[in-house]
Amino acid sequence: MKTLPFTKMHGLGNNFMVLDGVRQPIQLNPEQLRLWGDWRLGVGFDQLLLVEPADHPDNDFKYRIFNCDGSEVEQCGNGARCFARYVYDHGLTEKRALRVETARGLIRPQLEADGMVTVDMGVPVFAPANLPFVADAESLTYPLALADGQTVQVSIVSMGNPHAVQRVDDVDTAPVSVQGPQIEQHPRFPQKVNAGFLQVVDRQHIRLRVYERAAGETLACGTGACAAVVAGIRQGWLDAAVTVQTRGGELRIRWEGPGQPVWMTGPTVTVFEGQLSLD
Ligand SMILES: N[C@@H](CCC[C@H](N)C(=O)O)C(=O)O
Repeated sequence: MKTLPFTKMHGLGNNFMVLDGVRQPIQLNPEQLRLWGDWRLGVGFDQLLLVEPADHPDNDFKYRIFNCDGSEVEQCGNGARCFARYVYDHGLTEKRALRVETARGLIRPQLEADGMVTVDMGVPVFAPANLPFVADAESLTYPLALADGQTVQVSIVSMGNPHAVQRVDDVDTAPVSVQGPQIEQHPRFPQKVNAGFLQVVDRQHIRLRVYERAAGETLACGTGACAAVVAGIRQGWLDAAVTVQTRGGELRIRWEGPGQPVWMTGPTVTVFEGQLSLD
């Protein structure tokens, strides 16, 4: 029987199937990804993470990310921490600080002595064309008219992948399942978007839920946490270092302002190792 080894991991409940494309070349197709991503018929994951050799000799690895609907995406924050833990624990590197290529530039994960992983997630971008988002001019927030007649005020942030973040009074009662899909598929986001719902607790603490593009609401979204903190800092609600409470646990995010990278620190968990049957 032909098999493929994989590792199941999660970061705050945002769960991943990780494949080693360094020791063996791996070709993936969307149909296969959708099957493996289905927890009834396959392994089940929010995203699949593929570790590959770097293109450039100065870098350590290439990091490719696929949503459970089979689409390839640019960035995944919780995945970046799991990626760093995976390559170290599987003996693909002895380095604890890495330079990793993604579809949208370099990220730099670092394994901390206490088991946490910190990642330099790169510099956030706000230009509408970069998300992409249809707008006449760049602004701090934008009114977004939804299909159900409601209008919400969103900040747009690219962390490599696109995010639309709105402030809500209470994430527990926020209309995530109703508005999430409407925002995700809004025509002003031609490549769709991740929809964040942010509750400010105080200047150093927020609560966050994210309806992820192509994956639905997840227990946590790392890039969503970065985007929400950046949006909150730009609007004067938050300090530079913020703890983000997600449904899956806590992330620490730090951003010193425009032109600076966003730093994310959080945990990783290896759940099990498995063998996929390819026959
Ligand atoms: N879970 C992620 C983001 C994964 C990609 C996202 N669904 C997209 O389509 O952009 C994270 O932790 O950042």
